[in-house]
Amino acid sequence: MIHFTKMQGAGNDYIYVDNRNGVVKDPTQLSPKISDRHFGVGSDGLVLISLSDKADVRMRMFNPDGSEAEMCGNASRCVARFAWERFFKKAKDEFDLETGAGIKHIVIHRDGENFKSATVDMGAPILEPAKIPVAAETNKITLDGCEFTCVSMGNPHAVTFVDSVKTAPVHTKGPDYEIDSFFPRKSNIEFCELVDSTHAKMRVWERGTGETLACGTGACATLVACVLNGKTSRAIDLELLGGTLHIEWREEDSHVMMTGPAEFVFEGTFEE
Ligand SMILES: N[C@@H](CCC[C@H](N)C(=O)O)C(=O)O
Repeated sequence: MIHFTKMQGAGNDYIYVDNRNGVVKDPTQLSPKISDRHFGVGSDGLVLISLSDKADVRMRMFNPDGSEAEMCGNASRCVARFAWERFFKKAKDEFDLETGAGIKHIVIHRDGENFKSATVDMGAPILEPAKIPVAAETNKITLDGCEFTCVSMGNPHAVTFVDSVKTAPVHTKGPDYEIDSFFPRKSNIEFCELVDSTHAKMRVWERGTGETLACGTGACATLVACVLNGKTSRAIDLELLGGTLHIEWREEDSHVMMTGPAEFVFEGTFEE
């Protein structure tokens, strides 16, 4: 029996397991089963939390197709809240999180004893085509006549601008774009609608998952694409289907800072 905690950040919901005792042996097999919304608990994937010899806490994130993602922005805030309350007992408000995309520094914002939000230093975006990776000369590509700006936030993203997120071809084109031959490790696909210089909307088709209500790394990649294309300022509120994230791309060190919510939903046990 696996004890789990369901959490969500801007509606991007994952099943979190405290795996300090190694209870989950085969996450690639467990994630599809537990994430199934009809035959399992139901989620956008599985996140394992454990101790780290390099940082204060470690997370590994698995998509519902069983693939492991290098990084997950919304999960990093949820893991931060989980560790802040359950491991550190609110004794420290800043700590380091080991992820598949390196160590991320996190700051918890509180109102007395209550959690308000978390800011994650997501590091600098990767724009070199070979490192994103995208099989092209530059990080700008064209698919079906639409221009995409490719950005890695540890995991690969391709962002395009649309007139309206309501009519964006998330389900009709997302699955094909995700596995396009431009993307040797597949890609997350973001559709961004501009509102003004500090406000945009985005819908995402996630690699290994499908459409989700929010994607933290996708939100960061979207802001980077907005700035690179001269569409917004370096700090925006990005409205996603499940909530709003505040994203800033700092000029001084090129790091992207993501601030947003992290909420507990329920606890349970799952028989493998
Ligand atoms: N929702 C996430 C990203 C999860 C991983 C993604 N599907 C991938 O395979 O890269 C986020 O909040 O960043």
